[in-house]
Amino acid sequence: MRLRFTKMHGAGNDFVVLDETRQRYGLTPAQYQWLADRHFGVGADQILTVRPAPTPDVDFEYVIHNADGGEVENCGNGARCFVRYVHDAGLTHKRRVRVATRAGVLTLELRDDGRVTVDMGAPVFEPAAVPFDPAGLQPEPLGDWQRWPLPLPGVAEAPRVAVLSMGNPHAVLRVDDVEAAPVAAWGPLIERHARFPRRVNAGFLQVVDRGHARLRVHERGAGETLACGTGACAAVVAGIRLGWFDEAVDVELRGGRLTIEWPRGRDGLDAPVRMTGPAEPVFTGEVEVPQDPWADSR
Ligand SMILES: N[C@H](CCC[C@H](N)C(=O)O)C(=O)O
Repeated sequence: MRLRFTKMHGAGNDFVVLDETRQRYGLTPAQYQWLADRHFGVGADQILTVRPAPTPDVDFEYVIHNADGGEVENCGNGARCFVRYVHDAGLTHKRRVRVATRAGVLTLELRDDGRVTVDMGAPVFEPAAVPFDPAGLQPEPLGDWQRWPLPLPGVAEAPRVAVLSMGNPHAVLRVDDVEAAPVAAWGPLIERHARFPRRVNAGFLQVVDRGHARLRVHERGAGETLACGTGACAAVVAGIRLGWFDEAVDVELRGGRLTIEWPRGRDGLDAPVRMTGPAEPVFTGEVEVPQDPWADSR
């Protein structure tokens, strides 16, 4: 099937954007995986799909697939690219757009300075809702929250993780230096840990001061990316609750900087998280997607 796409990135987290506002392509997980493949396909961390609004209270549906072909609930960097795309493609003239995702409704706003602010909704802390199974683990209280020891095979001292959802699941651990953090070794072990039945995104957080952080994320279904928007939100929310941050934090990731705000002091734990950052188109193209992409490799 021949289809047009737009390549974009948000702080180095890169995407293939598909426009299904006029027709559905009906792609299979294998075809999403092929599109994301950096050798056999176009190459991306996630595939973002624009669809017409499913209900009158939103402007579009926003669908996300990871590089492994699996559909997921949310993607923060992708949300910023989504509104840049629909605006540049003339699909809307609005600068503030509401989109329906599997995790709920996001409000995306194009700013005059070219960056995008997203209302990411409120974090979710109930372990079962993440989903996370804490059975038999003893939580370590910290600040007005807690961390969980997460035993990893071959790792003597279990890292302690903060567990929460931004619509998608996150486990955040604090490290002294992100550049020296065991992201390659521990990221996959955490991502596929038995305690996370739907797997999890693993964030490695360095606290620089109460308004600055550095972060690397091993993403579920994509591996380490240059930036993770929901991961930055999860890390800042965790850090605020654990007593490390004030309510606005600049997060340095390998691919760029995001600003995350969570006014929990004013609005409590249900306060929405606001994320601001870049959204850049790179190129548009056409590609012939094989019907059965991996037939020759079986
Ligand atoms: N890997 C994530 C989806 C993409 C999130 C990330 N790219 C972002 O910017 O939030 C998951 O499986 O939940």
